[in-house]
Amino acid sequence: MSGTNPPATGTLTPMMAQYHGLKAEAPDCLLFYRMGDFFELFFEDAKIAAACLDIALTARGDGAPMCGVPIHAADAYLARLIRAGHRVAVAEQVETPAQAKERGGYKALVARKIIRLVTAGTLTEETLLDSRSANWLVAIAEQGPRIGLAAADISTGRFELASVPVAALDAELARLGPSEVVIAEGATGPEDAVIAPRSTFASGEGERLLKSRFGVATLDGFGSFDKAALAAAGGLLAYLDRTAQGGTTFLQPPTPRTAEDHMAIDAATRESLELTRTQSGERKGSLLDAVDRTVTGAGARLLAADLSAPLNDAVTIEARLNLVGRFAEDGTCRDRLRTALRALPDVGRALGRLVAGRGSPRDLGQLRDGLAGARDLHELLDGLEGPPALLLQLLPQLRGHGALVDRLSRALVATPPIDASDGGFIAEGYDAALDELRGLAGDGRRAIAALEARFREQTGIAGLKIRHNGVLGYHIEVGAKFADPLMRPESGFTHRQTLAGVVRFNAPELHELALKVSQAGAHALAAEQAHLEDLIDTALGSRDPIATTADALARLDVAGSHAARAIEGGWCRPDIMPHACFEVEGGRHPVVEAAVAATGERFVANDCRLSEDSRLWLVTGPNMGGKSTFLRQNALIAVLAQAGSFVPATSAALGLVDRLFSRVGASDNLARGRSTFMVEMIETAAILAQATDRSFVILDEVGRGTSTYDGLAIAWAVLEGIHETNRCRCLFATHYHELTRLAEKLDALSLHHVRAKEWKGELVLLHELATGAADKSYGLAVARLAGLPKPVLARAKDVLTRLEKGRDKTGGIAAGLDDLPLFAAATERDAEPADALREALAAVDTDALSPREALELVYRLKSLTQGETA
Ligand SMILES: Nc1ncnc2c1ncn2[C@@H]1O[C@H](COP(=O)(O)OP(=O)(O)OP(=O)(O)O)[C@@H](O)[C@H]1O
Repeated sequence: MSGTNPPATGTLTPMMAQYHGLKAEAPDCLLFYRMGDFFELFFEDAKIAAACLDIALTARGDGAPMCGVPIHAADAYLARLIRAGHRVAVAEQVETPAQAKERGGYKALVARKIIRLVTAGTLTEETLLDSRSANWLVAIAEQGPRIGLAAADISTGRFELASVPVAALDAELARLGPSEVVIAEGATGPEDAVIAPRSTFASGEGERLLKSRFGVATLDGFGSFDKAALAAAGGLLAYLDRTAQGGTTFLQPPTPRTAEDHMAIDAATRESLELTRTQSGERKGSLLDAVDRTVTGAGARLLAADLSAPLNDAVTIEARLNLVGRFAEDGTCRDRLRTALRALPDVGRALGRLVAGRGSPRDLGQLRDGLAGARDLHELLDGLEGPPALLLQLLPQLRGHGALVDRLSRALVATPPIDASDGGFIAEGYDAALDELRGLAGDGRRAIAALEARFREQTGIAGLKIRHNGVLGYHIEVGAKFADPLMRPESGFTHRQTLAGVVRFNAPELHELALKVSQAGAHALAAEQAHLEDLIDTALGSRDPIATTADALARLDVAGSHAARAIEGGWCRPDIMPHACFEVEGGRHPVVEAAVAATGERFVANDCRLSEDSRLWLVTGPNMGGKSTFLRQNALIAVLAQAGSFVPATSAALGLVDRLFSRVGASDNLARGRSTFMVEMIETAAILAQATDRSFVILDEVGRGTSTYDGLAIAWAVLEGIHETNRCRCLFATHYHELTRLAEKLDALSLHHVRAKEWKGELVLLHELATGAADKSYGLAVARLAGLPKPVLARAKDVLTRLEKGRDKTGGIAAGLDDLPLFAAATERDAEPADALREALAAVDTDALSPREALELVYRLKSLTQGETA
């Protein structure tokens, strides 16, 4: 974050006094102070910016460090500062030097004001945003056991309000991947969160701000929001107001988000499955990247949101699948849809810029083209036979902007510029008065050209030219050696400027014509600006329906993308089943399949059949055999299906998954740089506490991060717990062969292995799943494959032979486990004492206890536990 500037000492120049005043308004931001064609930074800010932007650090006359960025390139520099984690306050000149003089005399300082705080979560500029990713700003409010989350992407107006238990906060943040998080002073949140005044995180204030912003007397029409969600909304809206400094920001009415609507995926599972980013933070290599065939930025953003929050409601999933199915069947329609979408501008983001007051004529042009394109798409899709329900719901949302499109089409030139200041964006024929002004300016310019010819003839100077620049306006220019005759008073020319080689003059006739041209030009420009404002106002009048159209286009793009991906990869439509089954035939891992294909190999498809009486698959087999790949591909298939996509398999019948968990044994996770075994156990504990009989769990070598005996014992108990208590669908990969004994005890557990064989002394990994346990572990064969030196391999073989002999004699490390009592009996035995305690506690009326009674209670509880252990 920005450093603090030195306190103002001594007598300050008026400019420095103004600078410090502005800096004090935004002490946590770098201050961009507008001076002419530059934004200047001073003091500590200058040092930070110069280092971050790699630009020269200079000093003012008084020695204060300074650096500057030119206005025309400011966006690029802003982007780099924001990416580096800074926030920037932009102080603009809010009057011209002429106005300042008029106001305060000759020495008056131009007034400046902070017009905006530029922060990572409040960007709208195309150049500062990734067109294929949403840009979330999230405010978090704590209200007792609940956490309120208000999430806004002001570049498109999306706005969600949620309330979740404290424990689900990390999962929600991982789902959104916010660019910026705002919390109240003293509250807990991510390390780099922005701190805002606690008073803004109040539910009453949040409710009031929401009502006034959306002009409603009650929020009931949007859904129901609890105090936590409203408090978060309060914090968010106050922060948006502060960053916009009185300007507007685009928010659509809030949508309530409840955890139950979506498959719960915690942060660790998301990271492990690499849904939208790989563990090293790249998009490439993620599930999203392997699936994404969208052709618009808005489609890519929606797809990322869908994959981050798969649905939990069969009706909506089926609706999405039906649409995908329709486009998958009809290649012509799919191609036409995608070709049409590809040509469309990003309507949602153009609208966001217009609402934020940073819209340009080009953004209006994008609305025109996007909305007209939506209307054409309506025509294309309206005639489809047997349209799916979701299409019927989307179709009307593509229309309804006829008047606006017609008006924009008449008003704007074909490709309007981003910069409005030079005019030229209003089309001819839209406004007769404007055309006339332009005609006058054009006539004037033609008259000036004629005047140039006349002056040449009159003076006999063939090289005489009439030129124009910002300082002198129109003037006559001749080579220095021809200047003398024009210098004479009777020549009719007035000397303006002598430069090396040329001399410049004015003439009354030219002055008169120039005045006409500039007046007509200025009037024309003013007329264009007035039209621009008017057109923007008109467009913003239908901001919500425009946003709805943009969303409908994105939904069509996502459906088209899923259809295209399915055709490309031979994917199938999943059947959503009412019971907790998971039957996948010929399943594949979309990311590994692509990687394997790139090396010229073939990916081996595998089946997975989990059902009520075979819920838990224990997968063994050699290292590199494909166990992890198999586990993950099935988790990804569940995500894809519930997001409304076809899946990489030949057939799939899936019962909805309410919670998805993926955990990988500690040594695979070294990159995370945490105490890995501890993390593994914390995460495993979370699964045992949360997985239900509708959940899907993959556990990859859990337990291997500690000593063999401890690891085996933990893995054993976890498997039993999952089988007996959680009763979820689960795939469990392990190298502990001893665990295969559990198949005899646990009826819903079955054994599977990835096949391998040794051929001519070499290990061949078949990557094919088969029933039963692996016959041996092939660890040494894999080591040989990896190039371990021969003497080491030979020695390892000796050691192994001895170990195996010892095991055969003693019955192995798992000897004795056969006599272990059943899990249920064991947990019952352990549960009893806890129940006695619980009963005693339940009988207590907390409010009625005196301090003495409370102390006695503690003694009683303590004695209860001692009684048990005695
Ligand atoms: N079904 C498959 N078809 C083709 N190649 C595969 C398949 N599954 C895995 N592979 C290849 O094998 C490599 C190792 O796979 P994976 O990591 O799943 O093995 P593993 O059994 O989990 O290994 P370890 O026990 O060492 O963790 C993959 O990177 C991929 O190249």
